[in-house]
Amino acid sequence: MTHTVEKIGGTSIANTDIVLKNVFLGNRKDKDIYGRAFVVSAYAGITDLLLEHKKSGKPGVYALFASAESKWAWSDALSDVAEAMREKNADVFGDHPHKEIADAFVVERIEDVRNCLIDLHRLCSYGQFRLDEHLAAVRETLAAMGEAHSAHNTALLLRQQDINAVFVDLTGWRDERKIPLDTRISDTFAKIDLTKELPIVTGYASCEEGMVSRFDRGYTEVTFSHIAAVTNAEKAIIHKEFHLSSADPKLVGVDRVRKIGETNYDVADQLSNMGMEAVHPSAAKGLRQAGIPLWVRNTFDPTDAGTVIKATLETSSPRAEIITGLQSIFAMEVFEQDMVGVKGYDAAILGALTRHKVRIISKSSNANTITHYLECSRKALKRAAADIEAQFSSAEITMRKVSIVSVIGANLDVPGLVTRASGALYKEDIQLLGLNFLPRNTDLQLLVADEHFDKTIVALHAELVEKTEVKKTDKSLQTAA
Ligand SMILES: Nc1ncnc2c1ncn2[C@@H]1O[C@H](COP(=O)(O)OP(=O)(O)O)[C@@H](O)[C@H]1O
Ligand SMILES: N[C@@H](CC(=O)OP(=O)(O)O)C(=O)O
Repeated sequence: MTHTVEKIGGTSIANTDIVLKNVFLGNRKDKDIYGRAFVVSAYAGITDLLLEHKKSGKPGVYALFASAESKWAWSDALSDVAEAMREKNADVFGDHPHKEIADAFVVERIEDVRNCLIDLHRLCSYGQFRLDEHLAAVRETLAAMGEAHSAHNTALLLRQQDINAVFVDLTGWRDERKIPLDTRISDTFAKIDLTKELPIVTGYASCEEGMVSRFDRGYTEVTFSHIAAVTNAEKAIIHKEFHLSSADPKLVGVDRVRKIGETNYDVADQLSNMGMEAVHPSAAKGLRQAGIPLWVRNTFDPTDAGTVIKATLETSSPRAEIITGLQSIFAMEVFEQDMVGVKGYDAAILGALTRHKVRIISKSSNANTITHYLECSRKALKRAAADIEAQFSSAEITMRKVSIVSVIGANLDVPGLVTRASGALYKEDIQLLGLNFLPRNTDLQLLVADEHFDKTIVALHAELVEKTEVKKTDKSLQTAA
């Protein structure tokens, strides 16, 4: 029997009624309910409370535990998480007896973690044990609770509908084995009969290097892609808050953006590089290598098949598909008059950036200047710059905060693209600080000041996407609504 592996994001899974109606049930009856494995994220906002807020950086339990400032603030924050989880349980189960089971599950996991953290705190007060050596494990343990909670609840909820849903806990809770991710997945799935059971799997999966350490936030998609590859799924499906769109619907407007419809992994890679929450980079890579098509569907629009991302795309007429970008990145310019004609500068700069774990988004160079566009903390940037200065004493290094906006498409061979893009910015009084366009024709990158980020996306979308008519024969870029 063929099966699908499907991921439900935090915003979608938090809308319990909709997700039940549109994703789990739909018009399915009896055996059609099965043949699917679901991987779920924590309810929206819960991981932010457990670790730190994804956007604002507001400290959660982890960040409070890691900072020495207020000794027990983390414990109060953990109680707040328990409260938020119980509130969610009340919202999901009302006064159904399952509410008690769900609350008991929360109490057990939270108190287990609290005891473990108290012990660790005590141990480290002796001096021989260093807290910072254990912080990565603390971060993993806390993150895991979010997905355990939502997966456990979802399985309970489906059982109320007479569906044989099973809670599949990949978090490694009370499991002393240290095994690779794929082994954990294959061992677990060997015991599941997909024809009769509907697995609801935790999006957090225990693995050797740590899910959050290795893949960072959004790790659920990595678990999902590994499950799809290991179990040889026919399709992988991500259920999201919006269709995969020509720009962020929240920024440009739901009625102005278009659904992508069909694209390839080349485009998905560019999106991931821009940090767009569309698809986790490691997830896209795993699925592409396994030859599994990835569908991105809108939870709130169940009759629409969504967007398919394939390894290859046969016909693609030239057009801009997506406008996206990254705000507050750093442009690091290394200027050195003696660089002309001399090799080795580039390799040395790269070495320093790698040593200080700085993420490179893009780069450009000329005879005597190499500029890297970087995503990192100011601290890491300063260390990398000092490292480069130590190697090239006469180099001038300048750093400034900028935004990068990228026009992405499988085939960007659009006549006058650069003129139209820069013209659109000129009309809006947006100064263009830099431009990068490679012969590969998949993305055009524009550098602007941070305060012009939103305005740039809106202007480029209006000029390059909204003004382009979509041919009836083109499956992609239809209006999302
Ligand atoms: N091109 C785009 N298409 C769709 N959503 C986008 C796009 N760019 C940014 N987003 C944003 O990505 C966010 C994450 O959405 P989603 O993945 O559904 O959340 P989650 O997986 O956490 O439930 C949305 O709130 C949306 O504003
Ligand atoms: N809940 C985790 C993992 C995740 O993948 O979430 P989402 O699918 O909602 O982006 C996070 O917030 O990072």
